[in-house]
Amino acid sequence: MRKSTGNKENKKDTSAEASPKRKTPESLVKAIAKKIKTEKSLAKQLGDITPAQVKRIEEAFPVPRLLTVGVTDFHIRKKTLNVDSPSFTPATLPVPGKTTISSQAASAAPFTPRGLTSGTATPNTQPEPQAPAFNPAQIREFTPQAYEPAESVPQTDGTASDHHLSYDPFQMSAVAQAVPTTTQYNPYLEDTSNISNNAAAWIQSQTAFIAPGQPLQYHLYAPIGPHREDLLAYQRHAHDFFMPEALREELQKKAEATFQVMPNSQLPTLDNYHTLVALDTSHRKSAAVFSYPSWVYKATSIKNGHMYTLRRLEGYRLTNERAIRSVKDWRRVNCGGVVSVIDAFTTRAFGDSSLIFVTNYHPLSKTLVEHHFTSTNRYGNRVSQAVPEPVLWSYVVQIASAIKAVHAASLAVRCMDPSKVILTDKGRIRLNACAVLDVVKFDAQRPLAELQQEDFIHFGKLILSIATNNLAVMTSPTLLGFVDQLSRTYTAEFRDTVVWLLTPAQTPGIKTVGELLSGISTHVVDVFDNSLHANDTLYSELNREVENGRIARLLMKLGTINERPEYEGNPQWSEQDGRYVIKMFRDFLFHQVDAEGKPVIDMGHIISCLNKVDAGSQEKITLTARDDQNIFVVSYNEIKKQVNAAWAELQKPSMRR
Ligand SMILES: Nc1ncnc2c1ncn2[C@@H]1O[C@H](COP(=O)(O)OP(=O)(O)OP(=O)(O)O)[C@@H](O)[C@H]1O
Repeated sequence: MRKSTGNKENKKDTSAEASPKRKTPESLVKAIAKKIKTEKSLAKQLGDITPAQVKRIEEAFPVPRLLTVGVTDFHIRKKTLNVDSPSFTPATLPVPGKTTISSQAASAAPFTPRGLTSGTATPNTQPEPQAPAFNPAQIREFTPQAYEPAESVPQTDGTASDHHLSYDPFQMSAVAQAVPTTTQYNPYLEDTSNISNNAAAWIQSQTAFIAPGQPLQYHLYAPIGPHREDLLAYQRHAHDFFMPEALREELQKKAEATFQVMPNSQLPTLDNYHTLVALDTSHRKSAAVFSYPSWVYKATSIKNGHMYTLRRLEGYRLTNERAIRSVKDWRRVNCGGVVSVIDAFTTRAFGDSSLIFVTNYHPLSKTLVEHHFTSTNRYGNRVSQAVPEPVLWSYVVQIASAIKAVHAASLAVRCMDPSKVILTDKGRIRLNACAVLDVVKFDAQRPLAELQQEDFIHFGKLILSIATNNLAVMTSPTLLGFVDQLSRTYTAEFRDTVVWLLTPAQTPGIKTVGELLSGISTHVVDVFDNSLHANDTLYSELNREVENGRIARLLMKLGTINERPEYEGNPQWSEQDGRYVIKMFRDFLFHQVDAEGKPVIDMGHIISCLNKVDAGSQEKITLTARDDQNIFVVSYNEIKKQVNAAWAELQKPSMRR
């Protein structure tokens, strides 16, 4: 705001300065030159003005200063002509002492400048051809054209004039040239008074664009879509500045779940984990998957305070030390589709011999059974609603990617039950409880290749059970009937993929994940694209939150300063000196009232003011004391300085100690 005012003032100054010279012969000559330049496009030839022509001009307009300064000065000073200049009407030109144009002027040769070559015109001894008479009355009204930046012209003091710089403002090299090299330009410097006048002028003059290296306008927000169409360009909703409610709620619920504790919990504290919270949603435990009933807890690590998931296999007795060491191999698997395995140990803390697997904790996750099989049929079995095919393809691609990572680490998933695949986000699944069967079934010592081939069959059964809404698929000896059901709801391609997964490899051949992925490549691309969209959405949400940290920091400073009961034994500290302005700013920020004295609750006002203070904007505001006895007109930048000064004062070590 202030900048624009400053510009107006500058413009005003320039025209005011030019005003007394408008009616002088100098102005007249400049007007003629400008006209000739613009109308005949002969700027390039300005330097070729011959002494004879100079003489004729001198005769027509006997102004000694103009001719002694020379053509260079003449060219520089043409900028004083602007849109405010009066039209050129020589007949009525009221020049003091020279109210009419001399008869010499009427008979002078036409003025045909020929390009600017040097600061002074060199005499030309060549005889001039006879030229037609110069008749100023024939010159049409002077209409200034748009200002075109000319080449840099040397000033009389030898320095280049900034006004004529022709550079691309968006190139750093150009900016570097424009800023004086003697003073290092610091865009984050609050006080620019120590920058040389030239540099300060340069900074202030750059209002039309933001070139690299200039101070950032921190109080401005980049309008990132999608946009509301029913708002005007400058209008914003308060919630435009914050993340959507649904996302905020989800994140807060996850945080709440992470910190949830069970008062009066009977669960024990383990050597390295405390504050156990049961995650199981039912008391019924089957040993179908691991051959042991398993319980899942959230726990806090004593070592680092992070939350982990503990899976306890009840009643497990470790007979072979090597069995539990096999878990180490799972730490190498770093894949977004697999819940990371951290550790495994045995404990008697639960009153039995238990095997504990430590994995990463994903708050509020659900198993695929909990997510899809939400209702029970008349036989009491869980059934699901029909799952859309794109969702199933997404599962296929995610699990294929997880299997690829596991197989690449020379391991096999082994456990791919719908109750052991968790949904950690919308459409985002992870293979859970990996490594458990490696320990529990260690003694069987089955070859890795065989286990990896078996993974494809487990994979096929998992997808088939979700697609057919039937968990019996996992244990049924015959799958043909279930596969036939697929044709009713899903495409042939989906059915063929499931059949491929369920069909054992023909001896001696083997199936690979690469083979599967190339077969379903179009769906891999679809899932990848969806993932990119989700990423973009989150990135744009993140962008909104960037500014919030700055606002919170400023609010913390204001809260620390305002209403401070005393400082260094001075109970008036928070109301003295610059703190008084901060106090009034607090009222301006939060305690605005309307004409009837009712509170004006406008979060946009609060956010905008805080951002302007944080950015140190030069915009000025009027602060009124509560008793209406004092009124201050201060800029946001001055408030910022006061806040920082008070904050620094509070931070310095006590003088009394
Ligand atoms: N790593 C994890 N992070 C967060 N929650 C998890 C994690 N692993 C499992 N859970 C949650 O713990 C609960 C119990 O998981 P579990 O694997 O025991 O499933 P289940 O349905 O109880 O299976 P089962 O009947 O075989 O015990 C589920 O709600 C699951 O979402």
